[in-house]
Amino acid sequence: MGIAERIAEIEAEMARTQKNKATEGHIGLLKARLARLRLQLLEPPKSSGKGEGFDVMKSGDARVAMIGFPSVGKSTLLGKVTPTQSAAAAYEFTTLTCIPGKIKYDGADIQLLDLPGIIEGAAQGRGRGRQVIAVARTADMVLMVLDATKADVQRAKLEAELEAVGIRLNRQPPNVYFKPKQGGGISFTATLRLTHLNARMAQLILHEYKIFNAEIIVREDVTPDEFIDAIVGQRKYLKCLYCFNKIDQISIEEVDRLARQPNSVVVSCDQGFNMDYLVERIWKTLDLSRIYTKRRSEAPDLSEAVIVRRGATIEHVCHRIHRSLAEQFNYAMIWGTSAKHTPQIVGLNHVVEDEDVVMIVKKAAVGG
Ligand SMILES: Nc1nc2c(ncn2[C@@H]2O[C@H](COP(=O)(O)OP(=O)(O)OP(=O)(O)O)[C@@H](O)[C@H]2O)c(=O)[nH]1
Ligand SMILES: [K+]
Ligand SMILES: [Mg+2]
Repeated sequence: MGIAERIAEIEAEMARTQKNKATEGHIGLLKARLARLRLQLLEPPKSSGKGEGFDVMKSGDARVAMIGFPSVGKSTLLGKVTPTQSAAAAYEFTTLTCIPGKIKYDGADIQLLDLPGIIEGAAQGRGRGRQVIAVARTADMVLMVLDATKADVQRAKLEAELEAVGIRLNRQPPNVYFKPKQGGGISFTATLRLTHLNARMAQLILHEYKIFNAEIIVREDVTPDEFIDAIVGQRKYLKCLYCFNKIDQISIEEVDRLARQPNSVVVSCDQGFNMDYLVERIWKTLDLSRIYTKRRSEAPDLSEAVIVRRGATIEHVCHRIHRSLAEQFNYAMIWGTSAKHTPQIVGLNHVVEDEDVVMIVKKAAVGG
């Protein structure tokens, strides 16, 4: 019998079995078997093993990847915050591929990816671990979904898995200038007093990586690990929001403790509790700005926004609207928090802020 048939058989038996105290143990066993078989389904074919991502097109203004252990409620979550339904069930490895959904947030489109659960050893290729992690690398942000009843353990394990493949959560790239050279040995300078690293340690680390000629300027009090990140490169720095689900299962004190941790939000997807706040926190974590445009003597169009990164200028906004708009630009009028008084007349260098309304005035066309 093939795996698919054995899965179908167990599912049928689970459906037949009445749920009560007496059958609890038996159902538990069936679930465990089902999970083991589904994990086998997930196992990449022996031949490939390259760990390429799932083939899902990027779309919208930002991409958020849900990472979590099996059965923490990722698919349930997708179904609550997007119109897309992804199968959710009480056994592990229900989801076997990448399922994209779209969150609409005041004119912004955020792509939310539901993914198979990952387990310890994912980084070494257990289950679809590598593929899932490859998708996470393409995202603007990780939504780490955790079962609130096992929150700390799950979080530590997942962080270790992501760390092992060079993903750094909620951290900035170390401020270290590193330039390999053809000769001349190692030139090591620090612009401040270092408390975790010295020139000798740096040299040992560099030799470990077979680097014998390089110019290095350290501009921050880095740890040896951060120094390694800087010289190895290839690190992916991602924002992460920790989402503690199933808070209907824990005490109010524990909910309170989890909610107070940095970059964290507590929810119950089953009960639909805190879902709007979750979406708001995803938006805040992405750190983007919605810029609404308006025409002269018309109300701004709030259903469509131009989405730009924090620190973007009117010039960036112009480029997002039309390739040649910046060339035809005369001035802009701006309403919102970035304006000193409203409306304020500004140029291309003006830095916009979330929810600003902009009216762009073009130069008068010459000879027409
Ligand atoms: N008590 C409780 N159960 C929940 C909650 N959210 C989801 N569940 C249940 O948890 C089980 C797993 O949910 P899924 O959405 O399938 O979880 P998943 O993370 O997508 O699982 P995989 O795809 O197998 O990795 C289902 O039985 C859900 O009904 C919640 O807030 N509270
Ligand atoms: K599940
Ligand atoms: Mg799922």
